[in-house]
Amino acid sequence: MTKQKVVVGEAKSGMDMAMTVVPKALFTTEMKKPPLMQGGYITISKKKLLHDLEINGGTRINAWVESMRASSPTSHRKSTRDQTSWMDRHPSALNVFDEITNASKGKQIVMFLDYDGTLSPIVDDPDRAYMSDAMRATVRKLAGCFPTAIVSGRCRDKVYNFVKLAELYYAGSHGMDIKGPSKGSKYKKSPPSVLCQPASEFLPMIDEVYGLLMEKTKSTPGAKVENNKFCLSVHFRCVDEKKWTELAAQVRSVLKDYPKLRLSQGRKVLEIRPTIKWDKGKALEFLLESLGYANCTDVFPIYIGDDRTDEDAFKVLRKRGQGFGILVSKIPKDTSASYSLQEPSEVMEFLQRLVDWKRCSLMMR
Ligand SMILES: O=P(O)(O)OC[C@H]1O[C@H](O[C@H]2O[C@H](CO)[C@@H](O)[C@H](O)[C@H]2O)[C@H](O)[C@@H](O)[C@@H]1O
Repeated sequence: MTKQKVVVGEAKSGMDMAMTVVPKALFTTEMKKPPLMQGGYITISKKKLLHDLEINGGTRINAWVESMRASSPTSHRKSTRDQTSWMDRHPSALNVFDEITNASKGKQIVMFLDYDGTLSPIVDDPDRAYMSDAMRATVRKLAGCFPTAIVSGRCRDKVYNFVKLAELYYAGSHGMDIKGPSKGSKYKKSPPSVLCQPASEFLPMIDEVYGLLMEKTKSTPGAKVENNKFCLSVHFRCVDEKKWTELAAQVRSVLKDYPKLRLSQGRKVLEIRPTIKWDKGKALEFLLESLGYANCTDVFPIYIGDDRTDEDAFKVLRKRGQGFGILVSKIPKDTSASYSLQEPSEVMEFLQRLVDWKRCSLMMR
């Protein structure tokens, strides 16, 4: 197995996020009106950004590339003061562990875990984003204590092949493909069944666009198109920055003919998905409902994720006033999560502490 370069501290810009963050150094005269200053960041309103990044009609490719650049690790040097104030607002879930478990007392914890950047470190080759055996063992123990779901942008089969735990719920394609445990867990004993595929009518379109993007981007060295069944990813992690404009133009030239698809951005990846009102937040709500906790006040969902798309789930938890989100990040980011963890190794430590706490509380009964 080739050793993968693990990526640390990386920003992410979101083309479809409410406020996106662009490093000051990247602010160019392309952006006519001066954006608002917030701490060490420049923020651009959603309206402006959506206008700039609109796929159809008059889109400025430079805006896409600005957004792609904003996810470059070198472009985000935060002052210690920024970091400290961000950590005050989003303390480490490890440091406030007792606070978290106290808040969950008398309630059923339900765990939601993103995959890339949360359970596995970010690496150059998406096909080699393996999780460690230690992480797998910890997630297995976790699923023995609480209902547990993996919620990923990847297609469900692919994320299952990385995680390999049949007792979990899986929500692939950014939550657009949900399936319950295929192996009896104490939370689900019925036979395997596909629970939810709200974008199935888009399958032929996604396949078609996948073929077109493969063809269009093959001249850009390092570009990789990933078929995630109900959505697509165009990776630019291994594309020379000088070629990003070319890649953005290639992607736009395909998407302009597909108004029912939308584009967002993750970690060095352009993500393409149907415009339906479904996201990781909706998947979380669907799973809670499937587990019988739709209108319960005694449920305590914990969602851990690093991706811009995880913000939809963090927002749902804030709105419900139940449980909380934990953002995995080494650097300050706009987030609706309550707490933070720096990297997958800290996620593993947090999950293990939850397992130990649960086992200990069962013994003390
Ligand atoms: O929701 P997630 O499970 O976090 O999936 C989001 C994307 O994750 C993967 O890409 C990211 O991880 C790769 C491997 O570490 C990395 O090479 C890439 O740069 C990252 O963006 C996955 O390959 C994508 O399809 C998902 O959309």
